[in-house]
Amino acid sequence: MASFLLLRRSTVSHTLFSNANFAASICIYNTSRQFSSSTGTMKIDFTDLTRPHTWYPAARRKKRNVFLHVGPTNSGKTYSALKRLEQSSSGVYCGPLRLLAWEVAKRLNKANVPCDLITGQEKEIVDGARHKAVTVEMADVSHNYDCAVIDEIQMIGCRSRGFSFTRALLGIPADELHLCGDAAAVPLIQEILSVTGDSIEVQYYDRLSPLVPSKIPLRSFSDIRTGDCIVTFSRRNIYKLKKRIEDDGRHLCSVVYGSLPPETRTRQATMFNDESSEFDVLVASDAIGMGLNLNISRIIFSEMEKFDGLEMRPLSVPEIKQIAGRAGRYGSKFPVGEVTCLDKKDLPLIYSSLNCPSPILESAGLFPTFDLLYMYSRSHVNVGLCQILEEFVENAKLSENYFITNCEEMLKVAAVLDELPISLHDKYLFCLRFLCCGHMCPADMNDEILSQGLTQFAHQYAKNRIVRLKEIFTPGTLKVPKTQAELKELESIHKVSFLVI
Ligand SMILES: Nc1ncnc2c1ncn2[C@@H]1O[C@H](COP(=O)(O)OP(=O)(O)OP(=O)(O)O)[C@@H](O)[C@H]1O
Ligand SMILES: [Mg+2]
Repeated sequence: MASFLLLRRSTVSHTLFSNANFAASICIYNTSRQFSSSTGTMKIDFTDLTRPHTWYPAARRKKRNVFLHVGPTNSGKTYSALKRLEQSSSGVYCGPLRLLAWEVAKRLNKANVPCDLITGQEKEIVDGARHKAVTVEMADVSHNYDCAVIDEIQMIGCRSRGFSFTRALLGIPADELHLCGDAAAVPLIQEILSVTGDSIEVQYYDRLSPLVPSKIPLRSFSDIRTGDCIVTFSRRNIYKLKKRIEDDGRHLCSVVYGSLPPETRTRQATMFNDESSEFDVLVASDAIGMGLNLNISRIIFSEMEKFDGLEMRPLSVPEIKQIAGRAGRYGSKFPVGEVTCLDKKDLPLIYSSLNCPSPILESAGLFPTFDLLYMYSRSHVNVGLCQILEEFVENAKLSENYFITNCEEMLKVAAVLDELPISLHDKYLFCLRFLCCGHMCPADMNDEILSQGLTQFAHQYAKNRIVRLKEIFTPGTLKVPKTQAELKELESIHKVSFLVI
């Protein structure tokens, strides 16, 4: 990355980070009779979030044809949706993982359909492209498309990222909208779309190749073979397992986990997928856990618990199914997938998870747009974003189809930004930008480097409205990490750089 990358106000538009719906949402509210009258003046309750479909007038002007592709992993759901995307004259693919968006952009470009890649961390613009592959937070809800795909739609129920899926679902103005994912999402999606005027068709899929849970755990590391993927959830364990396997001298391991820089993640996954490379074993976190088509023959769970930002918790049934579903992908060199673990006691959980349906989704994530927060803030003079957010969320009224996103981390960021002379809009953008700079590994204000980076960045921005990378890094101070702590530090510094792009 060049050292003179700048952030300008105009660089952020029409995505989750934009206020493109500002005028529109006010207009909708004015016509929806959601006011109460007091002393002759109309009073609007901006904390009333019971009709979020009205926030997206461009999509509401269309009668969208929605196709729900549902079924188990490796059943061709995304494949079918992408076929339609490829045939369309313009379109967007929205996925939950940066690696998935990258896989789709690569596939479309290879099929001579020029396709941009836009994630929270990078932008690769292709000349003449009318298609985009994006991470869902970057979906543009102001742009008309022939066709849109939202992959892994069951993520709509995710506590932290669900709201971005809801926004894409309600907001993308596409003639044809394809939703791919687990059947557990069907009733909720039907309910949510029952008020939009869209048509919905559900298509059910079956697995294309078998996935077999093993009856025994991995006996020893000498049983590791080409095509194995060991799954663990901390950086420490990833490198420990890599070293353990490589010390035997028979295999080299690629590593993929969320806080690795995106280019590195891509390179590691490509090396593993490339049959001519010596890197024939993968050690990965759930950064590989959804939708990806890697050359994996066997998934080996090294643990069945993960830290979710707040606490250690057992993996959920959908998570186990998703991760296990990376083995034996149809069309890969392994026609049958296997799943096992290191610890014998974990076998029953794997077995039962693969054999039971995921729990039906009850509600979808929702978060107020900037427009609503802004209107709400007008009756709270001299109050910062932190307090506005806190009060707004506390007073928010929701229909039973929705829950409000957990914004603990956002409040911490907002509290830092409230000390600075920047506009409410800029604060809101900073908060979202900060939270999105680590997909699947949420940015964390407890990370000292990240929180200091944010503070420094926001200070520079408040002073000059423009930030040069060299103003928040001292050039020449970065070195190759020799310890786990140094590696973590470097990853955090890399994340700070995403605030700049
Ligand atoms: N009809 C088909 N012809 C050729 N290849 C196919 C076909 N359907 C699916 N595939 C291939 O099978 C693999 C799995 O398909 P796909 O990624 O669509 O599964 P999925 O149901 O979306 O799985 P997941 O739930 O894990 O995302 C991919 O490599 C895809 O290209
Ligand atoms: Mg898929």
